[in-house]
Amino acid sequence: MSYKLSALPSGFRKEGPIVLCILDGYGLGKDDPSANPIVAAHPTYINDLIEKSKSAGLYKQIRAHGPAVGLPSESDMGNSEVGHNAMGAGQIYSQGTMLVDESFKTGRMFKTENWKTVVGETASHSGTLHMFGLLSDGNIHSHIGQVEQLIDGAVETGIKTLRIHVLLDGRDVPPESGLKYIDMIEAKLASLAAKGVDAKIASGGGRMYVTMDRYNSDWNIVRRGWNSMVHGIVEEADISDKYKGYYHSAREAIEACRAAFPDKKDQYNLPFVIVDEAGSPIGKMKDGDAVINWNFRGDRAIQISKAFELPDTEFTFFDRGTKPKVRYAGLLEYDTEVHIPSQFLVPPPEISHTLSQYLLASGVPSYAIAETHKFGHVTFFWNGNKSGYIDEAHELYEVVPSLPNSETETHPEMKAKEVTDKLVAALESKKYRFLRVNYANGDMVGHTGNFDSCVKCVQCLDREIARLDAAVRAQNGILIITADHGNVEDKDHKGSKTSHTCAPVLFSVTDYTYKGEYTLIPDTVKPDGEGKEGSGLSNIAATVMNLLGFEAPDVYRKSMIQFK
Ligand SMILES: O=C(O)[C@@H](CO)OP(=O)(O)O
Ligand SMILES: [Mn+2]
Ligand SMILES: [Mn+2]
Repeated sequence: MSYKLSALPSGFRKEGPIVLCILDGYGLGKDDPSANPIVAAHPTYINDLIEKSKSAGLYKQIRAHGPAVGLPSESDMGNSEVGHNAMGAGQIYSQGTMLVDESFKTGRMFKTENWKTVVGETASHSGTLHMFGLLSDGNIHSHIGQVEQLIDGAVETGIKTLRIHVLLDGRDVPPESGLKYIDMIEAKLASLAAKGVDAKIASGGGRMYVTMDRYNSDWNIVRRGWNSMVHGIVEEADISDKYKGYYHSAREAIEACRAAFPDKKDQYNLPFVIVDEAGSPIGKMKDGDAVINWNFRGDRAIQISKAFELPDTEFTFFDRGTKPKVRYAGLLEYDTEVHIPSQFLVPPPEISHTLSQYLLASGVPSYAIAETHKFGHVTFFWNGNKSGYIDEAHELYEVVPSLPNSETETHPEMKAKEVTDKLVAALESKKYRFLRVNYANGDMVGHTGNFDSCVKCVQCLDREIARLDAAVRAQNGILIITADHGNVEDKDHKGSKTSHTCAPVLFSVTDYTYKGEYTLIPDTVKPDGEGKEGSGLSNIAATVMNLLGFEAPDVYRKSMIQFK
């Protein structure tokens, strides 16, 4: 099919450049400086832009969580994957977690060929099934309820030995809630003894230190997970007088880590390996075993999947030691372009008709930038979980290398300045009509839970937006400021709030050639006419198309623009 868009019949067209600025994790919260770091930071430049766009009728609050982004319920907070999918595709797709739930409900999961090969064949020769992933009910990367259903299915299929490798969360759920989920899964595993199944936790660690790296930010993270899960080894660097690394239970290991390093909350829990009375690891992987990654979200599941799947000639990231011959499957397909992993249990949402496909087919040169932590958000997630360019001749994706995760709290400015530098240079090059940027700070610093760092990060964003706005003004362009979900706007002084929120986000248009030709449809009107209150992230794509002078296609959620 052709993705070429038609011009608006009225001939309305802004020559651009249009800059869509996504402030990651910057939600609209309470007007309370003790609970909302944004209010405490008092970002005068951003607030001033908002006030001006409000008085021009070019501002509204939009939805960024729950059904508005393809999640099951109003209590599901937004996240980067679903947010960028919705913004980049102009439509709402049932997201991974819903597709997984559906597959359990219909029983399809256990009838798939991949289930039969990975679990069925392993059961038939009495091999061990290993499962690993994020252990929480955050429902951003995984859900413990789904893990329990996978366990039931495996037992039903005849698995007699099960080993679980757990990643503590503390980022989508409270910072030290890990033991709650450990107790839940231990109870589940213990209940299987009655069925003659030997099921145990075999290793684990915190998600930001073990296994779940993304966008090639730090392969050491993946190596630690590989060594503990596959070889039953905790690396020397993580062992000390205070922390032995090898324990008889997950609870014992986590309590030891907390006692030794009170600052290392669940996200950063050191790796551990569970050993038997004789001190031998109870869950090393061996030839003939099967491995399931129970995470449904792709970004933090791709690198470990490569470690399991790529041959030595292609895997250059760390020494894997002797790689056991295992059958590996992801809960979902994580990269739908490159097809990682090769086996998966639930087909992912088939996201098509993306804004990038339309704009590039319609002659709009495009640019995207972020620092490493968010680079895939404005490229991979934006383009419907597909890596690579849509049209390399007319696009440029730039990345600014991030500092290590562990420095986010002490460097809340992160790489925002460097991101602006490059973006401004791209604007000044006059090569691009549509530019998008993700500033990581609100989200990444928000996840540390540190109130003061959050205030500093907002102050930094304010400075960067001022610089960006000046550059947009100099080009007679349009600056749109929005966010993918909430996070930084809801913190406390105890550091107990580290997760995203269900907050709405801003949508603010600053148009430097504005002559009153249009306004945004006020919030009381329901652009989708489907009983959903107001607009959401999925309405942004059609809005951008209109501003660039194009009619939005019928498959898209409605534009938020109304012409006068
Ligand atoms: O860090 C992440 O993986 C998630 C939270 O689990 O955050 P975001 O969706 O903003 O990327
Ligand atoms: Mn985000
Ligand atoms: Mn986040």
